[in-house]
Amino acid sequence: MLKDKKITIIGAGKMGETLASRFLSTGTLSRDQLFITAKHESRVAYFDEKFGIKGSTDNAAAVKNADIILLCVKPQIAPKVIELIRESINQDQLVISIMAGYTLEQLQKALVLPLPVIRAMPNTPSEIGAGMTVLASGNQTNGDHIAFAKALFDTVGETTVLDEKYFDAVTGLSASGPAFIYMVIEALAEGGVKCGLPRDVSTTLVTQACLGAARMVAETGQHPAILKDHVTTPAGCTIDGLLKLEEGGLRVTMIKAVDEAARRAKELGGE
Ligand SMILES: NC(=O)C1=CN([C@@H]2O[C@H](COP(=O)(O)OP(=O)(O)OC[C@H]3O[C@@H](n4cnc5c(N)ncnc54)[C@H](O)[C@@H]3O)[C@@H](O)[C@H]2O)C=CC1
Ligand SMILES: O=C(O)[C@@H]1CCC=N1
Repeated sequence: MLKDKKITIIGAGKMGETLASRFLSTGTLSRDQLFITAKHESRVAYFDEKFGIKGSTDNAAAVKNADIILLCVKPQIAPKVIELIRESINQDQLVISIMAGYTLEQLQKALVLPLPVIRAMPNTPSEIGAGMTVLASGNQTNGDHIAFAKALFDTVGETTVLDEKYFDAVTGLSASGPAFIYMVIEALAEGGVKCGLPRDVSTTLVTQACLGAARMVAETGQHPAILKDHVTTPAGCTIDGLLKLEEGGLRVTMIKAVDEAARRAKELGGE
């Protein structure tokens, strides 16, 4: 489906690199189908050296021959960057934005011409094909546009389509979420170290516990509370650990973390 499609990544930072490297490593796209832009020449040179992907600091020129334009700059500079490229884009092209908080309406207004636009919210585990991407499409898109976006993001993990009204929540949970989990993994590993485990062993054990627990939720379909109960032997040790988590307000803290990240995501679009 993506054969012969040319894709320009505008703003090849952390996420742009994550996506580009996975598109290449899965054979979804060849390096000749990709083009990137960056603020600095050094970043353009880095992409050429590491991936053989050509690029430029000239955003307007970079979008001209693209079939799909993937906007990966920060939402705070979206108006400036879109102003630079909008006159070089036409209705045969598809614009996909991964910017947090920047709505389809804002994107459509900034582009001025009624162009097909899609919002995508991926996350960093995309690097290893374990990502989650949520898609929402604007009113100028057709089935082909959505199929292109899905084909592209299917290569970096799971993909689902949702109403755009959920996007700030999706951002706070699915896009920011890996950072929250890394902190949990780091903290639990410290717990193992506190109990005398070598750090590498501790990190391996907690990583496998997280992978196993996540797979149990995904594959058994059971509620996490039921699965937690199965671990918790009456008068055993787990309940003592759970008591400490409750005392520390783990659940309240986690809920507030997602809520706060979602609030900030919404704010980002207006800066
Ligand atoms: N990092 C993440 O986990 C996720 C990030 N996003 C979104 O992806 C976007 C990028 O985020 P990151 O990659 O984390 O940030 P980043 O700061 O690593 O990447 C942004 C890139 O844009 C470049 N840039 C700045 N001005 C430019 C210009 N005028 N022309 C071309 N390039 C320019 C910067 O040099 C930088 O390399 C943001 O909109 C963010 O909301 C979405 C989902 C997950
Ligand atoms: O922290 C951020 O703003 C970006 C968007 C979601 C994940 N990372």
